[in-house]
Amino acid sequence: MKAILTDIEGTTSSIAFVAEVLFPYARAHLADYVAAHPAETAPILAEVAVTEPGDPVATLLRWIDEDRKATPLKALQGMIWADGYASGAFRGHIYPDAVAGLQRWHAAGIALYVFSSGSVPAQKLLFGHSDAGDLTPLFSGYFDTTTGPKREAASYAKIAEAIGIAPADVLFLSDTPEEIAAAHGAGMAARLIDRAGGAGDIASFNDLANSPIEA
Ligand SMILES: CSCCC(=O)C(=O)COP(=O)(O)O
Ligand SMILES: [Mg+2]
Repeated sequence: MKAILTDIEGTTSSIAFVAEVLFPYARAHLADYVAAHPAETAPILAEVAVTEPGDPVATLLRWIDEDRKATPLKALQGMIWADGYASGAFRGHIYPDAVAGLQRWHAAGIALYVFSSGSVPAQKLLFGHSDAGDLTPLFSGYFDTTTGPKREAASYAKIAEAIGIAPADVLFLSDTPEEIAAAHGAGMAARLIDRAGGAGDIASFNDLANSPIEA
């Protein structure tokens, strides 16, 4: 493998951190943030209004409750979370085995990339203000849904092309079977992670330690 492409929520980081810390923070501050940053948020609100007529702020709040992976919502959440990280309201949760695995692969010369529904700025914030400190030097690049939906093979083909590495030399890690199937569809290797130890290929990044994947 020349590169590892990783999902965030449910893979490097807990679902509970996203659902119980990040989403409530965005929900609580969304209306005030929009009011305080009209120029910055106007294009996002306009995009939301095209998708669903009505009050875009109300739509965005409902999308948070529905865990919609909508690109404009993810862009706005990233802007709001910047304040939370800056004030120390929270730090990005990363599983210790994910930190160790990322550090080990980086040291071994394997290029590391992120593909998450969270916006690229939100990804950089999470890894830059993580429990384990600033992990951004480990990563060679970041991708979000502006590249394409995570459940479509074409998105993974685009990422492989963008990083200049053949899909067969890229290993994708995710907790979502549909994303694993899409990565396979583009010719990538992929492993389903189930941190509850259920039906996944692996339960933590440690399970890849002695795998031929690292050869
Ligand atoms: C980039 S941190 C925020 C996580 C988030 O909003 C999200 O939707 C995560 O989805 P993922 O594709 O990483 O499972
Ligand atoms: Mg995920």
